[in-house]
Amino acid sequence: MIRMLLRVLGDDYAWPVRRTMTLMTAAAVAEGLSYALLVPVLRALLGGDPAGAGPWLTAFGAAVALYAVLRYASDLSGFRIGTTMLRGLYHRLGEHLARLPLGWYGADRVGEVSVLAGRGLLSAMSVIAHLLAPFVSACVTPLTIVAVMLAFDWRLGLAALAAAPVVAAVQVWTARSTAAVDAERHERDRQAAGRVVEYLQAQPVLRAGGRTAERFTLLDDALRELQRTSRRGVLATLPGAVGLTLVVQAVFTAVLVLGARLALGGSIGAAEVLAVLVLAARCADPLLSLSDIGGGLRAARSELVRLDAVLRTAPLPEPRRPQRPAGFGLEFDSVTFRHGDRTVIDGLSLSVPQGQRLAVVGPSGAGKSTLLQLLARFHDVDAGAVRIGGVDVRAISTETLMAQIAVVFQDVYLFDGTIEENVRLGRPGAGAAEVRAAAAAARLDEVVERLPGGWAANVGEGGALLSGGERQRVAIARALLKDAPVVLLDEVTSALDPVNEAAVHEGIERLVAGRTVVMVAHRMRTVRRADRVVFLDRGRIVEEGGHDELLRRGGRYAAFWDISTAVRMPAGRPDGPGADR
Ligand SMILES: Nc1ncnc2c1ncn2[C@@H]1O[C@H](COP(=O)(O)OP(=O)(O)OP(=O)(O)O)[C@@H](O)[C@H]1O
Repeated sequence: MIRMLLRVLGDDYAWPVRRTMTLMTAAAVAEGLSYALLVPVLRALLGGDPAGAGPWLTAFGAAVALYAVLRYASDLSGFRIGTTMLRGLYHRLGEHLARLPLGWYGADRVGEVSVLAGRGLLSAMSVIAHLLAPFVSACVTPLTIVAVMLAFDWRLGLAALAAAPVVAAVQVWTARSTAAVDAERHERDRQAAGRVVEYLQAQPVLRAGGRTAERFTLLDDALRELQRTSRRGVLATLPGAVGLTLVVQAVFTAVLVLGARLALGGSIGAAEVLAVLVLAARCADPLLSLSDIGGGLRAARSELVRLDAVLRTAPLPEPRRPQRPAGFGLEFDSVTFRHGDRTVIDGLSLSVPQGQRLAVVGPSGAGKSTLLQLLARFHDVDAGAVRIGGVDVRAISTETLMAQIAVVFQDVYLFDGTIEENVRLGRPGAGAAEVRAAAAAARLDEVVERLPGGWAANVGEGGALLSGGERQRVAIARALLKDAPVVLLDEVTSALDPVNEAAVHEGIERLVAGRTVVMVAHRMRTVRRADRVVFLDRGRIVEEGGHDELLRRGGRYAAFWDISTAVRMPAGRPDGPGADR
């Protein structure tokens, strides 16, 4: 656990954590010693030698004072590390997440990372700040007392020591018997949280379809399962807690009986028996608290395992000697890329000379978006190479690579700020006039005029106050402001209203002018402006050439547009988006 904690925390915290643990152990030993010194104090006082108790009382006072100082220092150190560690861990996790391949960020990651960033980090902190000190104290203090009892009378010491392996065995057994329920509870927790989010987000669909009650039943079932698993979790820890209490009580009774027998036999005096019983009672309390602390540590451990797994996910390697691309032509050289067992791009080769536009067309799932992602190095290829300006993208530093590429993907995320702030993300150092010019070129000024508050208006979380087409315009403005030589464009699939359609097209035309462009195209109007078209299916190029040439060929590409046009253009409406053929 400590090893995992140190790995999660990173090297910066290794020394402070070790120092805190040393302080905690020293405090626990001092606590045990202070209890142990009660034996000679009581023996002197009850044995009719009050004067002889003086030095022992002084030693007892010194041990208590030492314990107080060490405990204060270890608590303070634990608390300080806990709080600075929380900040440090946020940074570490943040920096690590920023270096992970963008392809790592699937849909289910958002929930996982947000739970980790909240509950996971707090759990890691609680180990140091709250759980470790009582745990060390519960283990070390009784052992110190037992060591003193051994020195005092080996028979009593051995009787008390007999508890150690049994207590350890009960702890291990409890941990094992609750592990499966703990894992199940985490899974149920995740499912229930997912159902809650789904139920809330899907309200419009559910109400429109009259399915609210049906989905609520699913949510209710998930919550009930969570409740059942939680109850099973509590029941699973119960035998351990009861077992621990029984063991501690049994050993206490054994020490009491043995002490009484030894006193009756005249081996030790009544004062010593009393002192030993005081010590045994002092052992019992921390031992009994072990079941609570153990539960807390187990819960923290499962969060740490998940945090550790994320932190151990390897970022894409950065080149040792980064190269700069010699131009902006693009090349896929026998590229194969897999998602798990599935080959998404299959030995694909193609090139886009600098300044040219390539349109990628194909059925859903053909691998079109993946091609764009490989160019921006969201993932590394499994075989072959992706090159920009003749240089493998793996040999270009992330910073340089990202500076060469502007992306306009379908999912545009807007931050809760003004349009100006959102556009500025394209080039944070840009002046206000440049930002406004990019916004105007993407026809965002029309959107701003509509917003109450104009340029100062917030667009809402995720850009909720803007329509899909308007958000796309913000992405285009960002890309225009970035002014990168390579543009990767994933055209929106959904139909836009005529005003947005025209505005987005105008913006895209401005954006792609004079640059090397790869665009996943869903509208024929976009494809016609490309220099070359590739038709992709199952990660392979099935056809390639000019738009008109491919249509004349009457192959897969022509058939694809025939179907798309028929679907998009309802009867009697010859002006559908695909109708400009
Ligand atoms: N993170 C992922 N894990 C596993 N498989 C994935 C992942 N992302 C994409 N895929 C799979 O890879 C294949 C290619 O996906 P891609 O998004 O490139 O297709 P596409 O041609 O762009 O499709 P669409 O036009 O529907 O967006 C699909 O079958 C998809 O299911």
